[in-house]
Amino acid sequence: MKAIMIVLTFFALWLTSFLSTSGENILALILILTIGILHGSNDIRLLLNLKEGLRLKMSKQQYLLLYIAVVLLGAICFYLIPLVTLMFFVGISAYHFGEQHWSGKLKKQSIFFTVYATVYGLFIFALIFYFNQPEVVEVVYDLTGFQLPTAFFAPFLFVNLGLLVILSVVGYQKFSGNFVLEAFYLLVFGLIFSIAPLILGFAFYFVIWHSLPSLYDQITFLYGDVSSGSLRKYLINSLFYWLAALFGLLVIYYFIGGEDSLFLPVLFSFLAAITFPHVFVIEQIERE
Ligand SMILES: CC1=C(/C=C/C(C)=C/C=C/C(C)=C/C=O)C(C)(C)CCC1
Repeated sequence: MKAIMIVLTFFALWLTSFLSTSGENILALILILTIGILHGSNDIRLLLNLKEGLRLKMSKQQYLLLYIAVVLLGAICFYLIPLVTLMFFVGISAYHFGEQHWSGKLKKQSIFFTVYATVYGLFIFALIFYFNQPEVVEVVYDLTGFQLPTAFFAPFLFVNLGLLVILSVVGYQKFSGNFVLEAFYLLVFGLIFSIAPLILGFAFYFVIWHSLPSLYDQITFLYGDVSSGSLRKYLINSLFYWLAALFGLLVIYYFIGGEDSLFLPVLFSFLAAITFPHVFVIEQIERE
């Protein structure tokens, strides 16, 4: 799987050398709105499939209402306390990316796992931010009104790198992964983020390194294997939620007047709102 992901990453990077800036933006959007959103479109079914002990005693409709309530709550928080919500969003996204990457390679359900996964994810974000500073400053400003100082980026990167190295050394016996390979993946990520513009670099990581493996895990969890049959079932089951999410994004974009400069902030705040419940769902299935 990882070998396929490396090949896909280099193929994607090669492809971008033929694209104009708008072509790159369109490719990023297509990736995020198709595979990216899809990997969160089956959350209700995942919740319904949890084992008795982990499941809340709720019907599909109740789950759906709760899910929508959490999304709305996230959106309201973003509106009322944007900077705090953004930091929270980056924090739980970091954990979520790290959890996906390290599950199976590091013993779960321990504080060490939670801390390590979060620091790993923060390091990935620090790499994205470091190589795209002007764009990140702009998006953060549009989202929160806060002017991120450029002096933030290098320390954020090196503090997280330092923590990652220290934690890897301290917890060495807990890992079953190969650190040389892990360092190589990080180099590849750094390469992507330094070559591709912000939205495309993020899209490559989010889709190839997070959404595709997560889809694989979810399909295995739901149907026992990954085959054309189980993939078809997954797609049919997620179609409604996927279309609803896209429709929601379109409506929001329409209401803010379809302004180009607001597209990235809207896209990221939309991603944030739907990420909050999704992280909780995946955490539950990982427990199982
Ligand atoms: C890249 C980026 C940001 C963070 C994006 C995040 C945190 C995305 C997380 C997505 C997830 C976890 C999706 C669900 O699976 C900011 C801070 C908005 C600033 C601009 C660049």
